Amino acid sequence: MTMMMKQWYTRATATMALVTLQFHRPSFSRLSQQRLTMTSNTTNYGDDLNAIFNHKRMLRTQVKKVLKAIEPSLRSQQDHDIQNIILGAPWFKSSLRLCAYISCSALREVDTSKLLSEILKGPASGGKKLYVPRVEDKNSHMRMLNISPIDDLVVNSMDILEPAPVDSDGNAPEDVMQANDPVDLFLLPGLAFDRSGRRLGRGGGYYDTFLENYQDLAKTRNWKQPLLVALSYSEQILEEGVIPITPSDVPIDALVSPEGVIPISTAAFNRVSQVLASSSIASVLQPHNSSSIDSRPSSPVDAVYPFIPS
Ligand SMILES: Nc1nc2c(c(=O)[nH]1)N(C=O)[C@@H](CNc1ccc(C(=O)N[C@@H](CCC(=O)O)C(=O)O)cc1)CN2
Ligand SMILES: Nc1ncnc2c1ncn2[C@@H]1O[C@H](COP(=O)(O)OP(=O)(O)OP(=O)(O)O)[C@@H](O)[C@H]1O
Repeated sequence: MTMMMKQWYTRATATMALVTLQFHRPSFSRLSQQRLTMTSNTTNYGDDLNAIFNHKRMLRTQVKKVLKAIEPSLRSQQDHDIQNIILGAPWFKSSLRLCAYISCSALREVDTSKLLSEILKGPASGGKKLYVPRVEDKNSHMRMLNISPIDDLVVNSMDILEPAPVDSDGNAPEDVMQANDPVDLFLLPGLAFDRSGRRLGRGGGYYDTFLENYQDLAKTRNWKQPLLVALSYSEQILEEGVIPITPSDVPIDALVSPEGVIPISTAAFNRVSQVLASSSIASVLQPHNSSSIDSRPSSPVDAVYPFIPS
């Protein structure tokens, strides 16, 4: 992390005692935010980072409790809705190379099984290529490897399915960092998100490290950057400002929850506006500054929110 950078931080130190997680509450009081100028003589960064990591740890614990409390039938319904929204989206249909996670039900992750099956259909899905994570070590190092048949997978130490380093024919699967063509779309897991693109992962730093490397690679090769889309249960979308971030956290472009697609970045707005132009699917678009998830419109048709670029 460079000391020259200016970055918005949620300063956990002063506010931690005030944090009580409230989901779906319009009156949720926002954590105060403070701009920290990264000059080493004014701020103790080690303490600030520690406070941020502690705050993240506390949020993870709270979100996990909320996830565990969701009725299984409600969770299945959300899994179904989220995947159907993605399967119907032109930005998914038109993606040729995708990186997606293999969901773990015990971790209460949004199910990706239908999406993975669709991607793996081969020519029937437009010849899509799928890369999935493989954890290489505990130092935030994972690779994204190409898989075709689903039975090439093994269970890792975190109880998550992942590709073996060598397949049944003795061949090493293609590493996406060595691929000749760019990835169009990442489907990302996470514990919590907000409408400004913040994402709280499980704390390993695997995705942030990987995404930063992949974005660097795309830049070097003059490729279009991949769209980073996270999958989220409604309960995982928190008020803006609640999720603390550090300069290593890679922001997401869009969120998909059962209520619809929430585009966040300009890239996402551009690709989602293609949805509006070319499709009759009533995908729910919500403004990223919307103050509460409860303010969402009640019908999907009313919900198509016109985006006026500023
Ligand atoms: N499906 C899936 N695959 C993935 C990830 C993911 O989040 N989901 N990863 C994304 O990084 C990487 C693996 N990282 C992981 C990091 C933590 C845990 C985990 O089980 N954490 C426990 C807490 C463990 C502890 O605190 O010691 C948990 O969340 O309950 C799982 C995977 C790569 N593959
Ligand atoms: N106090 C600390 N100071 C510096 N680094 C830390 C501290 N606590 C944790 N880390 C490191 O930060 C990384 C986790 O970062 P972060 O909390 O942003 O992960 P995440 O966004 O939840 O994970 P992912 O990117 O996998 O989704 C790990 O590599 C971890 O070792």
